[in-house]
Formats: sequence, C-alpha cells, structure tokens
Amino acid sequence: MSAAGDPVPAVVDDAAEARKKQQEADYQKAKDAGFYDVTSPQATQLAAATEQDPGAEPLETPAWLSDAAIYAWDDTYGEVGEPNPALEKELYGTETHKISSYNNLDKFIVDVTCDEEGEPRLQPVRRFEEAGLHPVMEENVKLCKYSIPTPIQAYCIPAVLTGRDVVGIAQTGSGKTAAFLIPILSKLMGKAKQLCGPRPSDRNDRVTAEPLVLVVCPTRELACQIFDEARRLCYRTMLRPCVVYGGAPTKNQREQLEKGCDVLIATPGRLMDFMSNVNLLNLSRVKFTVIDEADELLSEGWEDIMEKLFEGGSTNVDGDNTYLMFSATFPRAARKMVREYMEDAVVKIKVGRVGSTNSQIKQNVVWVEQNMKQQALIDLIFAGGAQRTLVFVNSKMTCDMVDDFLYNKGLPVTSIHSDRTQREREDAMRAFRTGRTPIMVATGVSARGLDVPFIRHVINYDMPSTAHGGITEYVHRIGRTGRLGTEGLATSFYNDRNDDLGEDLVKILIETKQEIPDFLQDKVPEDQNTMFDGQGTDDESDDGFAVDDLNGGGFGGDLGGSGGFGDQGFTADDGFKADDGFKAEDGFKADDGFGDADDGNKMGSW
Ligand SMILES: Nc1ncnc2c1ncn2[C@@H]1O[C@H](COP(=O)(O)OP(=O)(O)OP(=O)(O)O)[C@@H](O)[C@H]1O
Repeated sequence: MSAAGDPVPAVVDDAAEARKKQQEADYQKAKDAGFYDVTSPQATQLAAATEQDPGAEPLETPAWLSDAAIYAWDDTYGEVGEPNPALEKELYGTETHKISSYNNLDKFIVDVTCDEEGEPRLQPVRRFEEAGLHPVMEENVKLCKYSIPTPIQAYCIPAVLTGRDVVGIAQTGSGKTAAFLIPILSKLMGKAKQLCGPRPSDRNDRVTAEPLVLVVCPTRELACQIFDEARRLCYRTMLRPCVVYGGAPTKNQREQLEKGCDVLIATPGRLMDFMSNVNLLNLSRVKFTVIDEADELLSEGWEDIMEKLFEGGSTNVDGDNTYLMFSATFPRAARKMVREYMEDAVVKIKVGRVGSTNSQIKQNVVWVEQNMKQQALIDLIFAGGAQRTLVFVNSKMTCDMVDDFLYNKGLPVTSIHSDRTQREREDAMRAFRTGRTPIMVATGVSARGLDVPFIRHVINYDMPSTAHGGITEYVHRIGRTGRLGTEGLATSFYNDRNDDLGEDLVKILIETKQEIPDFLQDKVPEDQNTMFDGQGTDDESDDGFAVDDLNGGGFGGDLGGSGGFGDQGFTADDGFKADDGFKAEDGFKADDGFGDADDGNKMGSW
C-alpha cells in the first residue's frame, strides 16, 4: 500500500498487462508482415539454399563447426573415392544453380601484372572444362553448381596452375575463395597419394598434422566458411581439410589434426598456439600459403604472426612454397607489406578498381539523427518485408541494444559480436544462415568475408568511422549483399557524426552511379575524372584507395563496363593487361601511416 493507501500492485499489473498487449500486437504485426511465414517465397528460397535431402539419412549436427563431416577416405580406393550421397547432400545442398552475373569475362576490366621475365603469358580460362583441372575437381566444381569461372577465377586458376605467387584483388562476393582453392587442390589431387601427410594406423593411432596447404584468415566465421568450401572441393579425394580457430575447445580441433591434415584453414591466434606444439602441427611441408582478407591481416597488430608465417614457420623443407594473398580492398600499408613479403615474383590480378563496390548494389544514404535511429530501423525493416537483413552497428553495446529492441518488436532476430561465446556465435550464424532468424545485428567485424545466401538488405545503423576501418569497412559491409554481382540493397544512416567519412563515401557513390543525397552535395569533388588520382602512388595523401597506377587502365566498371570509370576513356581489357616491365616499387609503395585501426577484429577479441 502506498502512503495514500492506493493499491500499488494493481497499477503494476496494469502496466505489465499493457506491455504484454503491446508485445502481442508487435508480434502479430511481424507475423502479418510475413516474418514467420514458412511458406512465403522468401522463406522457401532460404530453405532451398540450405535444405537437406528429405530422403537421406540426416547427418549429425556437429558440436563445433570444426567437427563438420568431411569425406572419409578409405585406402582401398584407387585414385577417386566412392560417392557418399548423404554427405553430398550436406555439402552441396539442393540448390539447382548458383546465380552469377559474372558470366561474361569480356565485360570486366582486369589488370594482370607480372614481373617474371620469360614466363608464359597468362591466358584466362573461360570455362572450367578448359582449365586443365583434375577430373575430380571438375566434378566437384559441377556439384558446387559453378557453371563458369568468375573473372578472378579465370585468371587465378592458370596463374596457380603454372606455379606463380599471386596477389588477387576483386570485389566482394566475386568468388575469391574458390579462385585459390580450385587450382591449389586440383594440383595436389593428382599426387595426393604421394604427398598427403601421415594418417593414423594400427600402430599409431594419432599423427602429427603436416598440411600441404595453409589458409590464414582474420575471423573465425570466415575460417569455418573457407573450411566448408574446402570440404566441398576435396570431396572424394584423399585430401583432408581441417579448421582451427579461437573460442572453441582446443581438444576437438586437436583430435581432428591428429587424424591427419592436408589442408589447414586457421585464424592466426589458434594457429600460433598449435604451431608451438611440433608433435601436433608441423608446417615444414606446406606448399601453398594463402592469406585471405590480406589487407586486414597485414594491418597493424598482426605483424609478428605474419612475419613468422612468411619467414619461419611456413618455410617448407623443399623451398617450393607458393604464396597467395586475396582481398577486395588493399590500403597502402598492406601493399607495402605485400612488397616486403612477396618481392618481385608475383602475379597481381585486379578485377576493377581496387576497393570498388559491385555497382549492382543500390546504395541509399539517408539522414537519421542519433535519437531517431531505432524508429528509422523498424520502419525500414517493415517497409522491406520479410527478407534476410544484416544490420551493422559500431559497438557491442549497441549490438545488444538493437537486438533487444528488434526482439521486443516481435521480430525474429539474432546478433553476433566478440563478447559472445563461440557457442553463441556459431548458433547465431546457423540461425541466420538457415533463415530461422532472417535478421542479424552485427558489429563491423562480420563484414569481412561472410557469405550468406540471399542477404537482400544491409543496413548501416552506424556508419563505420574513419578511425575504425572507414570506407574500407563500408565496402566490405555492403558487400554482404549483391554477392556474385547480383542485385542488393544497402541503406546507411548518416548524420553529422559521420562527416569524416563523407568525402570517401561520395566518391564511391559517384563511381557506382548512385544518387548523392542533398546533404552530401558539398562533398562532391569538382573534378570527378581525377577524384582517385594520386592514390596508389607515392602521394602521401593516400587514404586507402588504391587505384592502378601501373598500366593506366586500372579503373573499371565492374558490371557491363558501365560502372563509373569504365566510361571515361578506359577501354575494356581483352585479357592480359601487359606484362610490361612493371616494377613492384611502382605499385605497392611506402606506408603513409594508413592502417585499419584495431576494431576488435583481432585475434582474441573476435
Ligand atoms: N564460378 C562460380 N559460379 C557461381 N558461384 C560461385 C562461383 N565461384 C564462387 N561462387 C560462390 O560465390 C559466393 C561468393 O564467393 P566468395 O565468398 O569466395 O567471395 P569473395 O570474393 O571471397 O567475397 P568477399 O570479398 O566478400 O570475401 C560463394 O557462395 C561461392 O560459393
């Protein structure tokens, strides 16, 4: 009772009742909008992308992604193992084809530079069947439903097959993972029986892992994704892929390594842990070292690990290690490191301008004051209807807050950030991937590499600040939609706190022929033809864009040659862009201090 004798509990009950009613109304609204409708076209499409064959014996869901099923090679096979229908369904799903807009190589401007004198010119492969792949690889590519190579694959496959070191730069979602895995694994398949590392036997029930391929990438989710691609591409061969990453128990990963490992995918921290135990992991036989999202791994904070990989740990006993680096963006500091590590004997393949986005992604930038963001978000989500949506924020706290907010609005939402346990992170990814929760809120760290089918809408609830990745992160974030050059939508909330990003943002918008909102008009450069000039050169003002200054033809429209600079006097390259005496120093030049600041994306925190 209050002092006045009022029955307080009744007031509390009323408030609780009102809240409950509101929640029911919100849930009903989300339901009416189709977010829980499993028969909607969107839900059906999502299910098809992940569906297992209803007739097949279901495979057990692994406790950790590192324990996911891989092809179990039996020594009684000849060179090619027997098919395993249940595993096939798990690995390749039931999708009929992979939609790709990268179907006409001639539409793309591709720069290939190569310093090796006397090496044969690099001819792109236009069809997988013409690439000289191992027959099992050809079959696995078909099972993946990859009909023709994407531009980066068209050039990277012959480069790796002819034994070159490669720096590959191509837009987000353009198939860079397969660009390195297909030729590397294909090369090894023919010799797998001679080359593969030791396997447990009756006398020895565990072995030291001696991988032939080492792939290093910055995030755990990306490592698991590359592992999945390796599981698909190693199918029916003796090559055994494994993945090691932080957060999950070392025990499971150690047990996998002890069964033998030929292809190791790793995040740097866990890799270092395992490398310190020479009875568990020995890198002296590594023939291919791949650094994925190389600019991130070559940025501040990772130097020690990278140096160890390049100079010590991964030097193989035969001295025939091939190095490959990939990313969609390559700020100057990273290019300097490339120059240090990879020296001259490297083929550089660039599809379009370095750091450019897929012009099929519609980019909307809308002015939203801080205190109006939640309302703007909910309006946007309901306006878009039930579709897979990824919302980026800048902090873990905001991530939790936006997740709660959307959940309380009755929406099926999950979230992911570095303070979550690895179990929570894997569960969140699974829920998002399968479409159970088609909305995911994430800190920017998920921007790199994440490949989830049918993300229709990326929303930058917060814009990345220049101190935390800036325009580079923006490019990676919006690249989660519009994969394989397909259409996508990115909406960014902008206000005066984002002024630091304005100029770079406007350049990207102009390049991809997007609408420039009124509030950004004052950032439009006077001379748009030269707005990227000086970047990628010795000019100390380099802000992270790296246009080609090697052959004069580095700008490129990405689709149909129509994206921005493709129209400005640069003609589409018909293939190999000059083996013209390029000097490494010209392109990958000194550090100007630019660095992707640590945004919690470093080992241990993500
Ligand atoms: N030749 C192909 N045809 C059709 N689909 C392909 C082909 N190659 C790869 N893919 C698919 O394209 C999608 C994107 O590939 P991937 O994740 O390797 O892109 P990426 O270039 O590494 O992107 P990001 O820069 O964002 O990491 C994947 O789902 C992959 O299975």
